[in-house]
Amino acid sequence: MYLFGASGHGKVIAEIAEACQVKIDGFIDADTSKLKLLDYEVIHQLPRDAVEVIITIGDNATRKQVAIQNKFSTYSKLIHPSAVVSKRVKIKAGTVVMAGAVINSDTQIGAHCIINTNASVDHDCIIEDFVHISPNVALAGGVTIGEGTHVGIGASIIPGVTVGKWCTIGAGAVVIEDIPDGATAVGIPAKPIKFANR
Ligand SMILES: CC(=O)SCCNC(=O)CCNC(=O)[C@H](O)C(C)(C)COP(=O)(O)OP(=O)(O)OC[C@H]1O[C@@H](n2cnc3c(N)ncnc32)[C@H](O)[C@@H]1OP(=O)(O)O
Repeated sequence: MYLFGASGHGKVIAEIAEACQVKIDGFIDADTSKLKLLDYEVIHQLPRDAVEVIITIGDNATRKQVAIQNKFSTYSKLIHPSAVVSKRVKIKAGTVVMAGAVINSDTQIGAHCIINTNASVDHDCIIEDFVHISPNVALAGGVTIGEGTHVGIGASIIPGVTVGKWCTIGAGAVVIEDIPDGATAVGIPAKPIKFANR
């Protein structure tokens, strides 16, 4: 497996692959000053034999751009052995579930998502493509997170709330009502402070 993105996030994903005993062929990164990360070589072009790739880029929009540009690769998914994932959860290709995460029954996770360390995603949630659920986030039952949204570290979202597409939820926020597309929302209770159009 190749890891696309020689970053700190890439290091964490490499160690998940190691924990899963998945062979790492190396990192791919456009930055030619990067030659090695952890014990692995960094190459600067997608090799012809790159049959299995995970995009190890933390920024959701950049991850999507890379996924679109390299659509002929086969994307893998990785789930840390310490994560607890219900057998009734569906997870699409390219997604990584990190150490200690818990994902409960009938939740759906899209493609190229990050379910970060110790995140808790409860039953019947819908997590669309290119979402990042940061460390120690708690999503209650029936929460929907729209494409490309980043839920910041330690945020909590109460049952049934829908967060729109390409939102940012601030670190430590408590979300108690729906958040519209493109909003950055912070605080307790979380309120939008700005909007971006993508
Ligand atoms: C393993 C890993 O590292 S995973 C990565 C996890 N990363 C995160 O969780 C990052 C989350 N990011 C944040 O919380 C950021 O502060 C953001 C995205 C919400 C806002 O960032 P910016 O757009 O740069 O906004 P900025 O810093 O200018 O703050 C704007 C206002 O919101 C306030 N604010 C920013 N973040 C928060 C927050 N989390 N909670 C409450 N208020 C906040 C600021 O104090 C500021 O208030 P003011 O206008 O009264 O001075």
